[in-house]
Amino acid sequence: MTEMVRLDRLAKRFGPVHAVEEVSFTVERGEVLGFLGPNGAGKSTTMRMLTGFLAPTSGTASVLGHDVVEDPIEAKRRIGYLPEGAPLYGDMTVLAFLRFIAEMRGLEGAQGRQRLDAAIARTQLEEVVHRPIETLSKGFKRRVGIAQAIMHDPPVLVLDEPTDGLDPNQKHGVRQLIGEMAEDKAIIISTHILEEVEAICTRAVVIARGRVVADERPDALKRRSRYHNAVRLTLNANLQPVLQPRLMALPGVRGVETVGAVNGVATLLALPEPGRDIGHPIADLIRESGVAVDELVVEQGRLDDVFRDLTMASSAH
Ligand SMILES: Nc1ncnc2c1ncn2[C@@H]1O[C@H](COP(=O)(O)OP(=O)(O)OP(=O)(O)O)[C@@H](O)[C@H]1O
Repeated sequence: MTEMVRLDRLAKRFGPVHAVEEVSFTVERGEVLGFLGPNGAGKSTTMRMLTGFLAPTSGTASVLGHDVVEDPIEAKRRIGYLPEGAPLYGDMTVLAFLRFIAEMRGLEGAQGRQRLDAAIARTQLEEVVHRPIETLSKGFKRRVGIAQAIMHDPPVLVLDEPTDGLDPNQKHGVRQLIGEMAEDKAIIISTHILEEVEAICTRAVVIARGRVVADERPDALKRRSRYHNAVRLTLNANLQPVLQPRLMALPGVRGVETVGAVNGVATLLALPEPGRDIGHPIADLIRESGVAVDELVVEQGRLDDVFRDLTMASSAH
């Protein structure tokens, strides 16, 4: 494992506002780190400090060992940044804009052309290179933003809400691109879209009120959910009164919720006591009782539920 990014007790105050209180984490090569938190938690401020756009009040950030304050040019060489909303020069064509970025990065001659072509190919912008940026769809504009971030082939990418405002197909395209680039880079994406974390992140760092409240793999985070190992059953609503009391009487079952009853079909959710496996006992009960159940699913857990618990708990302080 190669450590690519290190944040050590990074903090930022704007006058009386403690935007970031204390954030520490490291990111290794190959990781896609989802940086999560409610609005105003300090995600953008943290990313702006890491990318050298904002000076920290205290603490340090470094990229492949280069401190972003002490050694800003070397740190910036190793980082590509897609700012929130990806501001672009709208009246320039895609090609003119990306050429300008390549020049700014000091990429010239054959190497410059090769990097330009690679960035365009990677983000699949070939068909729109001669169009003014302002005439593009949001999905294409975002890809132009990503193309400028990867122009110098940086080992670290910082993407602030890369799929925000995109339609489902565009979201899918951008996520796929991030996944493809992840292998030899360290990628940090901020998002409040939890399905995104499940889809592409290998790790999730959750912040609330400027502090890290969780740093785990997404599946581990999901296991903290009260719905982890819950059993969802759908059956004819007439059979609910037969099955429900028996479910509630099973050892390990903490409670049974009715999720819905639509068109004569009831959906029940049996919740386990912490650490209990109730899937097998419930399957046995159904077999023995002979009650016809249409579907039985053991839930993995729900990130939205965990996210709410983590971020609400800390805002109560
Ligand atoms: N330049 C600034 N001056 C004063 N306060 C600021 C400034 N930038 C951010 N803040 C405040 O710092 C806090 C953290 O903001 P930040 O934009 O980092 O949050 P965020 O987690 O990125 O939120 P969002 O999800 O809404 O983008 C907020 O309370 C915000 O109002």
